[in-house]
Amino acid sequence: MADTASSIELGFIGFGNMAQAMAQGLVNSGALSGEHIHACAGHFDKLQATAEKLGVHAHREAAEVVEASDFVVLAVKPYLIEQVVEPVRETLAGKAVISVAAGRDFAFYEGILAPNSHHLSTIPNTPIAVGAGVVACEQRHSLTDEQLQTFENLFGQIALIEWVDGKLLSTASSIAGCGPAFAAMFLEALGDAGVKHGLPRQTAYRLAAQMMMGTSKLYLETGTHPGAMKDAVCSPGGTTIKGVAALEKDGFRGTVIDAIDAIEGE
Ligand SMILES: NC(=O)c1ccc[n+]([C@@H]2O[C@H](COP(=O)([O-])OP(=O)(O)OC[C@H]3O[C@@H](n4cnc5c(N)ncnc54)[C@H](O)[C@@H]3O)[C@@H](O)[C@H]2O)c1
Ligand code: PRO
Repeated sequence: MADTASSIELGFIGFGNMAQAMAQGLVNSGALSGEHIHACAGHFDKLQATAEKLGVHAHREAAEVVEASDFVVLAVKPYLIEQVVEPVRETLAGKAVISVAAGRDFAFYEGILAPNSHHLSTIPNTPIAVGAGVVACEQRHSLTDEQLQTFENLFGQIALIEWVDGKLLSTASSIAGCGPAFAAMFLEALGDAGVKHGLPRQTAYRLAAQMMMGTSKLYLETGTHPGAMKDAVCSPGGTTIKGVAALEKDGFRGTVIDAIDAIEGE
């Protein structure tokens, strides 16, 4: 565990799917104990139940979270960001503000936070809950060197941290942030196919999930081109190339690219 990270107080304004995934990843990996995590949300009773499970502090007001924290993650829906920032704008000024909101970049926060605030726009994804996340970060930020190091030490324990130009943060979000939904659909589809051919559903899901994880690990650890990884599985005249041909005929790659275009508004 990193010394700098273990001594910080981390706050979440909004404690829904994304914030809970981040807190779960930190607590379960031992990167940060729940006693150093503070949260508020729209519904206090619901928050209390979730917070209790993770051992994090539940607060009624965003101001209490900001007061208790060195780092404050803004984890409400993008359209609520201005509304939650406005009452705590001045107290946020001395803290490191981490945005996880889609479509909210450095320039946006320069417009709503107090002058000389320290902030960073990111897009995490839900696999961070099990220590296998991505946090895409905008290269332009105003964290101090110490805050940046603490941020990387802390979240680097449960996610791959990738820095991208602000213009590309939304594309990074489409791929890594939205991607778990697409990957889960592929997993579900392979499960359905397995069931169609007689495999028990849970067996089919486990086979497909381990295959997807292993393929990703193979890429990340060897850097082998995805095309070469595909070729290595396709024996001449074998079974895999028949599946590849069917996917190509049905426009698999084009469909995937269309999905990202749809998010990017092309
Ligand atoms: N879900 C994802 O996979 C994902 C991935 C990347 C980024 N994000 C971003 O994370 C943010 C949250 O998304 P989510 O999926 O967790 O949404 P969610 O609906 O699950 O959670 C939103 C949270 O905000 C709380 N909230 C609402 N009004 C509030 C207020 N006035 N003050 C304090 N809290 C309030 C809600 O009670 C809830 O806890 C969004 O900005 C989204 O763009 C989500
Ligand atoms: N989930 C959020 C959304 O669907 C943003 C990235 C992933 O808006």
